[in-house]
Amino acid sequence: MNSPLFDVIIIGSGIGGLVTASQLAAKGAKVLVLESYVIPGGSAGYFQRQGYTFDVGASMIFGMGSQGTTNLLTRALDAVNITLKTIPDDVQIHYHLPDNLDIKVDRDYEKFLQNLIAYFPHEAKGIRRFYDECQKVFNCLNNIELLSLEEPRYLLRVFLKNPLACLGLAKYLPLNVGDVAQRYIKDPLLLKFIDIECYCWSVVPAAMTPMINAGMVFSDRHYGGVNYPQGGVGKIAEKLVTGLERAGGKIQYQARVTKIIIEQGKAIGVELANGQTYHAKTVVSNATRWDTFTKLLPPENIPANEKLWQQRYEKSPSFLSLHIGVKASVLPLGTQCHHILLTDWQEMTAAQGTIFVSIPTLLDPNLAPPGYHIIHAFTPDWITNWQGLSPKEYEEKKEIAAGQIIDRLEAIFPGLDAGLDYLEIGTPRTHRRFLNRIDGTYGPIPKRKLWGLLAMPFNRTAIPGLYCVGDSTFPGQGLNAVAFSGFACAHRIGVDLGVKK
Ligand SMILES: NC(=O)c1ccc[n+]([C@@H]2O[C@H](COP(=O)([O-])OP(=O)(O)OC[C@H]3O[C@@H](n4cnc5c(N)ncnc54)[C@H](O)[C@@H]3O)[C@@H](O)[C@H]2O)c1
Ligand SMILES: CC(C)=CCC/C(C)=C/C=C/C(C)=C/C=C/C(C)=C/C=C/C=C(C)/C=C/C=C(C)/C=C/C=C(\C)CCC=C(C)C
Repeated sequence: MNSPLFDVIIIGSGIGGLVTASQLAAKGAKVLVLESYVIPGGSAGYFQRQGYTFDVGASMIFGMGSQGTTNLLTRALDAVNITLKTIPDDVQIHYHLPDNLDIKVDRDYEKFLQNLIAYFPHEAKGIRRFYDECQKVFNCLNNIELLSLEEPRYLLRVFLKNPLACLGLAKYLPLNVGDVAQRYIKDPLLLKFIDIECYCWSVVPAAMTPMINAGMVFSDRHYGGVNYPQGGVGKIAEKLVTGLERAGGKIQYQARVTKIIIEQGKAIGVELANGQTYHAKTVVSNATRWDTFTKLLPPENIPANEKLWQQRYEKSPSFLSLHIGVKASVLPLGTQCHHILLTDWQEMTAAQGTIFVSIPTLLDPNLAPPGYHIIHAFTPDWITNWQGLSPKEYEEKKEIAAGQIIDRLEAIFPGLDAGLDYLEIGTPRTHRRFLNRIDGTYGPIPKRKLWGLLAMPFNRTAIPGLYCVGDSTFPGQGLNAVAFSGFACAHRIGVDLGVKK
């Protein structure tokens, strides 16, 4: 017998899936979220060991500001009557780069510009013009209601309300950062700095990074700011689940979907690994588009537009992650929360080239035992570097790779090795296993230079009743970006199902 009919089944409880679910539940839809893991959050989840609460992945959180329209995580929580206390971070990133560039991206815009201009006084004008142009993009976004671009009546409404902002956005949609930066900046070293400013969140250099996304990242850090959720990043997902359930939605854990059920060409439900089936009017996949169209649906029936997308975008690398517990004395006074380390520009995009560091306990000390800090150090790496190894070879390779990263970190944290209290090493295989992401990928990146964001797919798919949400959907990676994708997905489904509240 068929199980009860839901309005919407959502496969996966990443932030994209949870925002879709909570938005729809708040509108009165009957929602079921199916999550294969034991807690919600996906890449924005956490794990606890020996008194430490480690963030699995994402740790530099945008979208939790208190004003404007781009604070989408705050808005998603607000929609289900939830608040989450956050701790403001004064500096987004402390860069430690080749050519002795030691630059802090201060929350205060002017202070950041002056930090950068101190290294490039001859480019003072160009620096200001470039970052000011990013602010223009942001101001357009921050002036309109952010919903589904697949909904013509919304587009018309938002256009009539704010034509200049819409035309501004339409102008920037096909542009990449490199095109704009080169208009204003000539110094090759400064252009390399703009490259790493993009690479550290888009995983591609400026030439391939969409201008709309840079407008968000390079401006919101000085507007809403980077704010860390008290209790750890995992609290965002936990709180969204609380709001979802209060609004009447359901979530089931350890529920791995193995198949999207298609009848007469339409998605009508899902089947779990244990054989159980659930039926609904619509199905949303928060798994990556690759996982959705190769594992959850028969690979031989990939719709033509998905094939085209796969020709244009490829999987970015995954990460090698070190979750470290360390004596507090290791961190010099005044250490910032987030760091980027690179010693050779040639290595920026190479596996284990750029190291990202996050020390959340500088903002929320309760995540570690008294007298200790968490250092989460991660660096891009490919799954192919970690396959075909015996268990012993795999463990040895992990130890060697971790040792090399720790040696490199000693440059900014002398005494780190001696001060180690706890170490857990994750590889691309770990990311694949626990996050259910194909090859453990961080998300899609353009295979070649594309027209900004124009080639990114929205939430609808070629299969009626099936939608996608998350970072392989417009506008891409980032918690605030997948939150947008969740708002847009819920909006489009709400209109399609005639959900009114
Ligand atoms: N290290 C990092 O910083 C890092 C790494 C990867 C991703 N990210 C970021 O995380 C965010 C990703 O968010 P998202 O919303 O796209 O999704 P997500 O990948 O975080 O979450 C997807 C969820 O779906 C679940 N899932 C997948 N397949 C399933 C199935 N068949 N059945 C049931 N559950 C299933 C997974 O367990 C996971 O909880 C992005 O912001 C991305 O940039 C960060
Ligand atoms: C009508 C007409 C004429 C027209 C129309 C037009 C329009 C309206 C348009 C619109 C558009 C839109 C809405 C768009 C949107 C967008 C968005 C929202 C975007 C977002 C984005 C975001 C992002 C990108 C973010 C990101 C972030 C990230 C990724 C981060 C990361 C980080 C990392 C990884 C790093 C770490 C570091 C250390 C530790 C150092």
